[in-house]
Amino acid sequence: MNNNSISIELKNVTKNYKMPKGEHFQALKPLNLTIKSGECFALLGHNGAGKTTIISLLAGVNKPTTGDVFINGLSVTNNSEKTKRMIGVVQQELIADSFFNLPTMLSIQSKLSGVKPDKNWINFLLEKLQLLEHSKKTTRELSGGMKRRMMIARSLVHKPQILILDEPTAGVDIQLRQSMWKFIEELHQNGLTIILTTHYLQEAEDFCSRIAIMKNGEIVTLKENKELLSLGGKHRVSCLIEVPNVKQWIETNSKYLKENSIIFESVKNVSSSTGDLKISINYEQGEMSSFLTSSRKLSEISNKLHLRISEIFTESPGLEEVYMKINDGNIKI
Ligand SMILES: Nc1ncnc2c1ncn2[C@@H]1O[C@H](COP(=O)(O)OP(=O)(O)OP(=O)(O)O)[C@@H](O)[C@H]1O
Repeated sequence: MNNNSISIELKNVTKNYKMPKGEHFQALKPLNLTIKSGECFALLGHNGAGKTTIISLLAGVNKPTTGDVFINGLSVTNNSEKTKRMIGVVQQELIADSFFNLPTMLSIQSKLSGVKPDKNWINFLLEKLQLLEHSKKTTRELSGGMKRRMMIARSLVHKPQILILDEPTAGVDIQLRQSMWKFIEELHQNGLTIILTTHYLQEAEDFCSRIAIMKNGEIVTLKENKELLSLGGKHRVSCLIEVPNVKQWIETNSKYLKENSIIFESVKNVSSSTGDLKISINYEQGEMSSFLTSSRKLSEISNKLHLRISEIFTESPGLEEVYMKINDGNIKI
């Protein structure tokens, strides 16, 4: 697999949906996007941001209103049969429309995708997705989490070069979610290009090298994973403190805390034994001396203010924090 070749390209794409009274709703504003072969790319955004609309254009299910989508250089509009074979899509909605058992359903799906069924590959998929023991069940007899895994097997049965995962782990328990990701990661290591939409931001943070955030039909941020995370701010050493009246305490001490570069916030939903005020100091990640200096300062200040520290810990800004800040307009991009 050539890692520099372009796998997916959206050129000046817009998408309008026709509404019942004849008016149009613009679900995608003019959009340009390229995704390279072998990339694992995350498409994030609030409900209704336009993620599934993009996927439906890539899959050739919908046509763009303007512009065009290219898969491995082929226009989806003009070559939808060919481009469909290059893509596997795990849709958001659970589909279980078959009375056939899993291997039979996968063989049929293979033929529908224009590929001769490969029994070894089908067995391999069932084994990797922990479905082998459920082989005799029809898709209707599967649980929600099993159906989700069955849909992954179905999307891969024709050995596509691109896998599109539209919220693939919704309803899957933590243990199976981890083994599912282990398998997807294995496929990715073997060159599969992956596009992921998910509301579990940790998955995007852990697996994707580039992340796009959508808002109202537009990509508002598109960055390398690390670069995006760095927007969240510095690493912090923090402690939780028990104070009887947080609001009043902050009012009394905020001047002193600000002068000493202490970040402070009231913490909700913690039990009274762990306190309800959090104070933190930034430190440079990877620099032990900076961490020690900040920790020492935090202890000194809590001694000075006669505070009883109940817990001390480090915090690093995760994707969830960055995402919330971008959405709330607290990070300017
Ligand atoms: N067939 C349709 N007809 C009319 N409007 C549609 C249609 N499909 C989607 N929309 C609208 O387009 C916008 C984008 O929807 P889309 O499904 O792409 O969002 P999404 O980012 O995938 O959301 P979610 O996270 O909820 O899945 C929404 O306002 C939605 O109501």
